[in-house]
Amino acid sequence: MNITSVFKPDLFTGKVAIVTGGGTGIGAAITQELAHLGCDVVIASRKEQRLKEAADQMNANPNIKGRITAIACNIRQEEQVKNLMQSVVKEFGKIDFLVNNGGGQFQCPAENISMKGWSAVIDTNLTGTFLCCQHAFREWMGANGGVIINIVVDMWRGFVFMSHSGAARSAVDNLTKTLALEWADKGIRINSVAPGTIYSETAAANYPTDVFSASREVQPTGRLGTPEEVAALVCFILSPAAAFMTGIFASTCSHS
Ligand SMILES: CCCCCCC/C=C/C(=O)SCCNC(=O)CCNC(=O)[C@H](O)C(C)(C)COP(=O)(O)OP(=O)(O)OC[C@H]1O[C@@H](n2cnc3c(N)ncnc32)[C@H](O)[C@@H]1OP(=O)(O)O
Ligand SMILES: NC(=O)C1=CN([C@@H]2O[C@H](COP(=O)(O)OP(=O)(O)OC[C@H]3O[C@@H](n4cnc5c(N)ncnc54)[C@H](OP(=O)(O)O)[C@@H]3O)[C@@H](O)[C@H]2O)C=CC1
Repeated sequence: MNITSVFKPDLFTGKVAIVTGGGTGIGAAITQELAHLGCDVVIASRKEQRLKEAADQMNANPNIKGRITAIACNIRQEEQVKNLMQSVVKEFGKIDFLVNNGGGQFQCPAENISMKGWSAVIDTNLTGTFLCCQHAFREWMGANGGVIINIVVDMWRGFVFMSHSGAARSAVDNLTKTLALEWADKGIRINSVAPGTIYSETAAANYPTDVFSASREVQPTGRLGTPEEVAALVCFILSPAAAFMTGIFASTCSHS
């Protein structure tokens, strides 16, 4: 993966971040950029072996200054989320940043979505994000402050064949705004970020091949985005350059 940092090299030295879904796609790019800027990063998701291999691979990159650690966690399971936050505080002493990137959905016309499928998507993207925010607050940020970014999708004009995810992500954006107000006096900033359509091998594996090429046509840029471009926006919002920014929705691209 190429690293095209626009920030000064030691911006996040001494900081500790948790990136859910940090072993693949956009999450891996965020993790690498943070570690490149000196941050220690804990990546967390369900598939432990793939997660550990990703951490090993990223730690072998000589451009990385922070340490990357893998902790298995299904964000749908409250006990696992609690364990993640407690383990990070025990091992690293704090949680400066939380990037709720883990998530996804499947394509299906609304009338055909099964109850189990609906619940899986809502539990992952909405409840999982809520649990991570809540337990990061309880274990560290409520007393010490921090910065949270919730990765959503560009769902403002609907999310065709992904109604479950559109509804969940829209709810996450509103949750973000509420938590920004509730937690501002605790020194916590929280914003949501929607990637434009971003190609990665793992993302593409979940969709028919024409979904990404069709999406290219409606991008104002005329091309798909890269995981690194999302990582740059995330790092900006985590950085002191965005110290006055909270409760905001930001996107790397908008469909035309
Ligand atoms: C112009 C717009 C263009 C948009 C372009 C694309 C934009 C891309 C956006 C992205 O988000 S890319 C990221 C892609 N990555 C992922 O989506 C990965 C994560 N996704 C998942 O893990 C699953 O989709 C999940 C459902 C969110 C996770 O649930 P779980 O691990 O519990 O899954 P399963 O056990 O596999 O399924 C549970 C349940 O869900 C139903 N279901 C799952 N897949 C489908 C499907 N393809 N079609 C219909 N229904 C599905 C089903 O009821 C499953 O239960 P069972 O039937 O298996 O018992
Ligand atoms: N690519 C794109 O065009 C866009 C992506 N997004 C969003 O960006 C985020 C990253 O997607 P992207 O990198 O593209 O795709 P990936 O499929 O590579 O990433 C999804 C990640 O989420 C993790 N994950 C899924 N479910 C859970 C769970 N229950 N608990 C913990 N981790 C979980 C997966 O790991 P594991 O399987 O090990 O749990 C995986 O690492 C997702 O939320 C996605 O919906 C939004 C808009 C557009």
